[in-house]
Amino acid sequence: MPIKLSITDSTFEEEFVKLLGMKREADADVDAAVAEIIADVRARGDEAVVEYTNRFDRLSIDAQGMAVTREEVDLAISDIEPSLLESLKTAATRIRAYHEKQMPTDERYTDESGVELGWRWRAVSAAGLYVPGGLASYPSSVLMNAIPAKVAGVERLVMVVPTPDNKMNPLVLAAARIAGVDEIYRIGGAQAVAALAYGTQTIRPVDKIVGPGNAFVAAAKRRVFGQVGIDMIAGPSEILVVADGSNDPSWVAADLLSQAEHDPVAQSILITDDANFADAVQKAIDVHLETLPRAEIAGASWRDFGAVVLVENLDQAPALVDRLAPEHLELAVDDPDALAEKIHHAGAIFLGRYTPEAIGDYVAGPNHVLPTARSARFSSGLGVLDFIKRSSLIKCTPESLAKIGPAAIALAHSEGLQAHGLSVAIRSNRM
Ligand SMILES: NC(=O)c1ccc[n+]([C@@H]2O[C@H](COP(=O)([O-])OP(=O)(O)OC[C@H]3O[C@@H](n4cnc5c(N)ncnc54)[C@H](O)[C@@H]3O)[C@@H](O)[C@H]2O)c1
Ligand SMILES: N[C@H](CO)Cc1c[nH]c[nH+]1
Ligand SMILES: [Zn+2]
Repeated sequence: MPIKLSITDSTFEEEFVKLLGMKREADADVDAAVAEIIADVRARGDEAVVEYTNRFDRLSIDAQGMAVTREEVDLAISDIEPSLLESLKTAATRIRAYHEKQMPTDERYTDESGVELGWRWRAVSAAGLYVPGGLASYPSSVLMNAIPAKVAGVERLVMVVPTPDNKMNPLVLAAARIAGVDEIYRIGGAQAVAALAYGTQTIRPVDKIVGPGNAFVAAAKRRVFGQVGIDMIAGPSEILVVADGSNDPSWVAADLLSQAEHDPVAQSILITDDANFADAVQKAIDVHLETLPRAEIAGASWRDFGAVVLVENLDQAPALVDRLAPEHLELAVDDPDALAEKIHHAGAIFLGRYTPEAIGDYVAGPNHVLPTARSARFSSGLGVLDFIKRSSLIKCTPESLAKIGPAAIALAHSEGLQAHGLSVAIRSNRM
């Protein structure tokens, strides 16, 4: 059974802190294994990537077999039911439209001293897109990774996706084609992240690696950061539902299970002010689990990492939500906007009883690659900004340099950096 907490219990704070500290991610063993894999890929390149891929995903490929060919993609697409392809295209269109609105503009202005200042945005040259493929493979995650990169203007999109037991979801390849991915490799885990970061004989390195994955992927991304950029740590999925007693318990139960079914270490939490409603949700979860094909995973996740938090009234919810900083937050209340105003930390907020988190996973438009494990306190969901960077622009004239230069010279001297001072003074003196 999931943890049950009541804000009126004397042990609440202690129990809540335990909930915050629940470890669902990379432990020391995972990190040590990942460090070894990365070092091996750096040393041996393709040979190591192929070895790990064959071992973990039960394949028997060689270096050439890592790449998914154009013909394979054509063949996969030709087999897909047209209406499914249409759904994928609908999702792609909506995701693209949303991300196009995120594109920031360049700025240029002249300040009161006559100095021209500004900034401009440029895309990274090559992006590595990690698409999970272990427990399930997600065509939607291909779109969520690739479309913002394309909108940002990234020239080379390299996708990696593991294919355990050589099973590749054709829709994953269709999504890659629709989104404009340039290269696809059937590799995953830490070895794929290392290959993207350091390059191998077959795979050219990229500048930034994005996308969700399991504990091995998350640990590898942390380790290669610096060699390449990374987006965030998007680990096992999470959902936090804040619901009053006027909801249909069976809807809320389905929402909690929607993320629990991703992974036995996913986390679903309900905050409510109605104890009877909480019991009804638990009953509805049991009923849903009888029919869901992934009941084993969802049931384990709810049992081991689920939680129900009972508050006296929903005004107490925002402070708890902020401490949990969930990946997904559903506000199933009468005035979700008012409640959302009081909350600062959540990857994505789903407002109202008719906005299930699952709509955001597929077709709403915003990105479903979101910060987990409380990292929504300091990071955001994947978007166009992850694929571009800003260069500052500074342009002085003789007059404006003479105006602001003396302060620079004084500061340079105070830091003992005479050449700095000289490079400003030498120009000012010529005026
Ligand atoms: N936060 C998000 O935005 C988001 C989005 C989609 C999915 N997810 C999460 O991504 C995760 C996907 O995980 P997954 O496992 O299905 O796929 P995955 O592709 O992340 O991991 C599979 C790979 O893990 C590696 N691996 C497995 N066991 C290993 C071992 N013992 N030693 C070394 N490497 C090993 C293998 O290389 C394998 O190919 C889930 O937790 C899901 O909830 C998160
Ligand atoms: N909910 C996941 C992000 O945590 C993304 C996803 C993909 N497919 C379905 N859901
Ligand atoms: Zn999901």
